[in-house]
Amino acid sequence: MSERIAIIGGGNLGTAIAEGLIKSRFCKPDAITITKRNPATLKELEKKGVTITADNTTAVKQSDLVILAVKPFQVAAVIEGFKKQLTAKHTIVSVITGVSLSDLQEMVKKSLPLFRAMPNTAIAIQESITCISYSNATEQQASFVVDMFNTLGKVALIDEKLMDAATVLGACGTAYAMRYIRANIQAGIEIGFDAKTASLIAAQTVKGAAELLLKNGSHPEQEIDKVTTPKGCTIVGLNEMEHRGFSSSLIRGVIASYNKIAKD
Ligand SMILES: NC(=O)C1=CN([C@@H]2O[C@H](COP(=O)(O)OP(=O)(O)OC[C@H]3O[C@@H](n4cnc5c(N)ncnc54)[C@H](OP(=O)(O)O)[C@@H]3O)[C@@H](O)[C@H]2O)C=CC1
Ligand SMILES: O=C(O)[C@@H]1CCC=N1
Repeated sequence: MSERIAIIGGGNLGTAIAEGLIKSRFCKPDAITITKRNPATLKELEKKGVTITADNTTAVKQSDLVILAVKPFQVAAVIEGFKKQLTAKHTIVSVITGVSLSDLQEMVKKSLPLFRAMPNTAIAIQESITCISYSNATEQQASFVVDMFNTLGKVALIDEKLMDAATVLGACGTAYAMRYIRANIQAGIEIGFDAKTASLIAAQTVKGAAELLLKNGSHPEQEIDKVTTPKGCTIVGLNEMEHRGFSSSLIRGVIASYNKIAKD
């Protein structure tokens, strides 16, 4: 493809997107420009052939697809800074939490295809789930953006009103899964493994469990039934976790996170 991509905001997610784009060969590294005020931290991407700069205006001018990956409170000023460079060739993709398509439309003030995409950091290794909604885009423009995120993992097209929920489940979810894995590693060390082996076992076990659901299309409880030998050790462990509020604490955490987005 010949489109040039500008990633405005080369932080945790912006760099993960750049890494994923390079790995997937969706585009050549020299078709990507990534910006931040202090671009010195982007040297690794520069070594791979990506253009790094603090100049949003030139990055936008020289691109067709603009991915906004700054923090929510920064977006209005950032768009204001490059707004004059936006022309009919541009498509805007925002991965910013809590900023709606209509907010973006007000900031951009031009009739351009606008996308909200909610990926997670596994986009760096093409294993994201990216929830997408959009406005003002043709079928061709939409399929270009969807194809791009499909090369970076899986895509769910969703109603925009579910975007905050998608943020919590899909994007924050990476951190929640990591904490679950970390707790397993801590427990694994207590019952005898060195940290490295405990980490391998915990991570591969979670990966295998997720793959069972994705490949079999089954419900978690069906897979649990296959593991819980009657009178065995799994059910004893699971029930103790539930007595201690395992599912309840996860549900409450997800809802607290969701309420935080609504409050901001
Ligand atoms: N991290 C995640 O897993 C996810 C994050 N998001 C959303 O993505 C966005 C980015 O999050 P995250 O990457 O974690 O945040 P970071 O703080 O890591 O990244 C934001 C980046 O924006 C840069 N920046 C700030 N001002 C400007 C500017 N004027 N021009 C260009 N770049 C600028 C900052 O660098 P500098 O200070 O050098 O300018 C920083 O590197 C947020 O809106 C977040 O809600 C969504 C899904 C997942
Ligand atoms: O913590 C945050 O606000 C961002 C949104 C999703 C993941 N990180």
